[in-house]
Amino acid sequence: MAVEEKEVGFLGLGIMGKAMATNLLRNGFKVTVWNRTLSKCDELVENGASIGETPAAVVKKCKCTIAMLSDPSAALSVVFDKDGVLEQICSGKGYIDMSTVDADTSSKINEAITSRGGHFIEAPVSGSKKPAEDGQLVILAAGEKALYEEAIPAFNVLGKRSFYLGQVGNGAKMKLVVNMIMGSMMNALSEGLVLASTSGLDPWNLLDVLDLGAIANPMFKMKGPTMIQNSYSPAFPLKHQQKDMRLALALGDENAVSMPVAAAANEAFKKARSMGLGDLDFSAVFETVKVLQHQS
Ligand SMILES: NC(=O)C1=CN([C@@H]2O[C@H](COP(=O)(O)OP(=O)(O)OC[C@H]3O[C@@H](n4cnc5c(N)ncnc54)[C@H](OP(=O)(O)O)[C@@H]3O)[C@@H](O)[C@H]2O)C=CC1
Ligand SMILES: O=CCCC(=O)O
Repeated sequence: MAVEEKEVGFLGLGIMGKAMATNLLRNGFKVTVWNRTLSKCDELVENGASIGETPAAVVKKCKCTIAMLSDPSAALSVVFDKDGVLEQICSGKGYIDMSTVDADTSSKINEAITSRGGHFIEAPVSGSKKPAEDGQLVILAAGEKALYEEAIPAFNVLGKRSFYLGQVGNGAKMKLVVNMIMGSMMNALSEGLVLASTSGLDPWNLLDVLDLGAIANPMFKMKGPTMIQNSYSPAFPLKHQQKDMRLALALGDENAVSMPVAAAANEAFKKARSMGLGDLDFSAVFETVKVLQHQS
């Protein structure tokens, strides 16, 4: 596997994939890209990337291929469908799925890749569009240790810290736990902003007070101001946050963990999707809290 040779394939050029592949190019990697909507490859090609016509073509060309896809269904399709990864994966080739999926999806992909002699790690990430652009992601890897170690030069470009978490599934679970907490916090902030305004307080003052206390955090600092301004340009699409809440709740079901706060947050994200807000930033869940306030 040649991640250390600075050559890599990249499947999926959405908000995250585009930023990550661009970053690899900027740092001297040769990158061969593929995206379902092929026109999204154009900007990467202008920046020096090559195109693979299919996932299989990318894997055929590259010893190691990274994927950054929307959800379990996309991750499975790119591997198992016609012209997919499985058609060319073989001994000596590595596949790194950085999409946020559940452990079951990751295990299915791992079994298929390794049964053909390939090597697999999952490596979902914490951090959004800006950290992806700046190489400041937090990488939550699990699976074959040797591939993890060979991927470190690429991970050092993409992230500020990588964790190796052991067997396949642990990276997916860690990512879902983190995003479950994040989704609940976003709902708490939304309710706090509505409560502040409705009870006569200045929401900007609330943000200043939060930022000086024990619950100060980068998410409140970054999203609070744009929420007050009703601005939801997508960094992390709401539909993906709802997917992560759904998958985290399923993990809770499997482990008999009661998560009423996360369940309520999931309902708010579902409501937001039903209001047509799925492609906006996940902070647009604030709009559902405002609607509920106006109905009461
Ligand atoms: N945005 C963020 O802040 C973060 C996102 N993530 C996770 O990273 C992953 C990607 O997120 P993001 O870049 O924001 O998402 P986007 O919605 O911007 O991009 C999704 C990508 O998946 C592709 N895709 C969707 N369905 C299929 C399919 N059936 N077959 C092939 N390709 C498909 C899209 O292709 P096409 O262009 O053709 O639609 C696109 O390349 C998700 O799992 C998300 O949860 C993780 C951390 C942060
Ligand atoms: O999955 C998305 C995570 C977004 C973030 O960590 O800021």
